[in-house]
Amino acid sequence: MLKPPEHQVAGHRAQDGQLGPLVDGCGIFYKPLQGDGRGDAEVAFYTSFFSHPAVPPHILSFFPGFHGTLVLPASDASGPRPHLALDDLLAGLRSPSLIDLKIGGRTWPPDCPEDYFQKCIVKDRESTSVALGFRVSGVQIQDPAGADAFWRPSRAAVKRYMVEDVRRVLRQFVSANPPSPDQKPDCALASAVYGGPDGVLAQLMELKAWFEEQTLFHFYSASVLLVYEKDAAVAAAGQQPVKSSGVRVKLVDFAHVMEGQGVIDHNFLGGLCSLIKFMSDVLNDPEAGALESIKV
Ligand SMILES: O=P(O)(O)O[C@@H]1[C@@H](OP(=O)(O)O)[C@H](OP(=O)(O)O)[C@H](O)[C@H](OP(=O)(O)O)[C@H]1OP(=O)(O)O
Ligand SMILES: Nc1ncnc2c1ncn2[C@@H]1O[C@H](COP(=O)(O)OP(=O)(O)O)[C@@H](O)[C@H]1O
Repeated sequence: MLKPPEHQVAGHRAQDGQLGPLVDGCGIFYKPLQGDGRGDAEVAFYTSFFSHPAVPPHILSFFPGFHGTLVLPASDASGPRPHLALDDLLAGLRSPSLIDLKIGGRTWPPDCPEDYFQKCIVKDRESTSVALGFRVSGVQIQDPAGADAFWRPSRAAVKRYMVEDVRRVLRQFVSANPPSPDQKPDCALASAVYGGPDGVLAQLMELKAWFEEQTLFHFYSASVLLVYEKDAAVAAAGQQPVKSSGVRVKLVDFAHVMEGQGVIDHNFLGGLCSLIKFMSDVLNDPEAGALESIKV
C-alpha cells in the first residue's frame, strides 16, 4: 500500500492533490519524476553516480540506495508516472527527528533558464544561503511530550530563518528540552548526535574530504538530511564514554547536479565547511546561545 511519507520536512508533498513522494512501508521511497527535465536529470545522476568507477564505496553510503525507476499512480491523480525507487532513509524509525539543510551559497546551476535563475537568486539572498553557504529547508524535532509529538515549524517560518535562527535550530535539534520562549536549548544530545566517531561531524568530515578532491559532479541545490531518534540519543548520551546514537547523514535531491568537468565543487564544499563550523560550535560550547524563542 503506497502512502505519503509521514515525516517529510521539505520539498514537494503528496498532499492536497499535489504531486509528491510515496512510501511503501517496506523500505522504499518513491520520488515522482518532476517535469522540465528535472526528473530525467535526477535519474541520470543516480545511474551515473552508482555505476561510476571513481566513486569510493564509503561515499556511496551517504546516498540513498537507488533501485531504478517504476511507473506508479501519481499522488496527484494524474495517472501513471515514473518514480525513482530509493531507499527510505527513515525506514525502521518510529519517531525521527530530522533536518534538511540545502547546501551551497548558490542553488542555481550555470546555464539554467533566466526565470529559474531569478527565482533561485531571490531565495538565496533572502534566506541564509548567500550569508552562510547553506539554509534550513525544513525540520522536525520529536517533542519530549510523547513519541508521536513533534515540533515542526511551518514552511513559511523556516523560509524567514536568519543566521541566529539557524544557530538556534541547530542547537534545538540536539536538545532534550522542547523549543520554548522561556528556556534555551539544553544541547544535552550534542555529544551523542553531533560528536563521537560515528556522529554527524565525523561523517561530514568524511564527506568533506571527498569534496576536497572530487571533480566529477557539482551538487547544486542538494541537501544534507540528518535523521536520528531521541530515545537512542538519550541512551547514547547516558553512557561513558558517549556511545553512537545511530544518526543517519545522507544527501538528497539531485535534480540540479551537473558534471564537474575537472573542477572542485567549491559551492558545495564551502557550504559544508560552514555547516561543520556551526555544528562544531554547538558541540564545543553547549552552554552558549541566547535566551530567545525560536520562530514557529
Ligand atoms: O516551488 P517552490 O518555490 O516551493 O520551490 C521549491 C523549493 O522549495 P523552497 O521554496 O526552497 O522551500 C524546493 O526546496 P526544498 O527541497 O523544499 O528545500 C526545491 O528547491 C524545488 O526545486 P527542485 O525540486 O529541487 O527542482 C523548488 O521547486 P521548483 O523550483 O521546482 O518550483
Ligand atoms: N530517500 C528518502 N527517504 C526518506 N525521505 C526522503 C528521501 N528523499 C527525500 N526525503 C524527504 O523528502 C524531502 C524532500 O526531498 P527532495 O528530494 O529535496 O524533494 P524535492 O525535489 O521535491 O525538493 C526531504 O527533505 C526529506 O524529508
